[in-house]
Amino acid sequence: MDQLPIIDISPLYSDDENAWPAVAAQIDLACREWGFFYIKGHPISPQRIDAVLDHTQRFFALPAAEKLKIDITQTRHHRGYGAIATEQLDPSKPSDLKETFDMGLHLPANHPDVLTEKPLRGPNRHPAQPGWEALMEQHYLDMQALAQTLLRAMTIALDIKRDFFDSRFVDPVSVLRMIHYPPRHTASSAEQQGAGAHTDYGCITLLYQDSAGGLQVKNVKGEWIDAPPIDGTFVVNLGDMMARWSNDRYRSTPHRVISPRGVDRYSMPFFAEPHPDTRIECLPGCQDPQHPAKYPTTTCAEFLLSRFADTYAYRREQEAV
Ligand SMILES: O=C(O)CCC(=O)C(=O)O
Ligand SMILES: [Fe+2]
Repeated sequence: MDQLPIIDISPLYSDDENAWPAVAAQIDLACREWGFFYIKGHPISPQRIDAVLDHTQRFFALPAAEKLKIDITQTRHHRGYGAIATEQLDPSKPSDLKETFDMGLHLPANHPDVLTEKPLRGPNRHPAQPGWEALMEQHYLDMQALAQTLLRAMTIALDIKRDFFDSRFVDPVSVLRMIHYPPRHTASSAEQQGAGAHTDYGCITLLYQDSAGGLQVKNVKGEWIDAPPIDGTFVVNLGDMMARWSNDRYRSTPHRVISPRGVDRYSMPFFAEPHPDTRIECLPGCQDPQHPAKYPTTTCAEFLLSRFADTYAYRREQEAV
């Protein structure tokens, strides 16, 4: 148990549905044993990744005042730039040594969810960088489609309808995030991690990481093992909402980022989440008389908001007013 599985998902893109179950079985096993795996054979091109990464690096290189024009702490719907130490993923450690950009499904100002100030709903706040907005909006949609392909494969092992997740991931509250981890220069900053140990909140996360390394995953024995960069792959992991939805058939596994010394690190997680009103109640394929549902029903929005409040001091203050 010291190496994460690597799953070739290209058969999921074949028209021959007979090719799917073998991949679905590998995904199901990885979700049960690890809650973490790599995928290769996905349709996101290396050119796309290069373009997104190039924009990301140029954005984070801007002066702070420029980036803070889209300060995430000034929004109620969690979009824009998060300066270093905005997040504290591990409450026993100092705040995270990273800066972030978050975007979601773009809803115009006159959309009913925006007019009624539904949490997590709103327009994106993009930097003025030419070419950024069109590229990132397209990338968001393509990552959402990839996540739904994996979810569709999961329905095979879960023995639920093929469109079970598709019908719940309409107008999702998924988040595409870019992260810059500055280098860790001194021994004194060793305590301050790039990203403190945490589990993800939502359903399924698809992570691109550059070549710097530093991601670590806790295995079932409680040991931290490296999840090194592998060209052309995404690291996929499940979050707390999926663990709960699946009655703990699937694992939401702790992970962290140790910032490398002397180099910058860039990563791009896509957190795939359903429509905010989706009822998160034990999946039909995950309960039987021997394994009754363990958790009360909640909704996607209710669950995510309670987890956000744990991580962001500014959100706790907003909730309090
Ligand atoms: O940057 C990484 O490699 C991981 C980031 C992460 O775990 C997160 O943002 O939830
Ligand atoms: Fe994470």
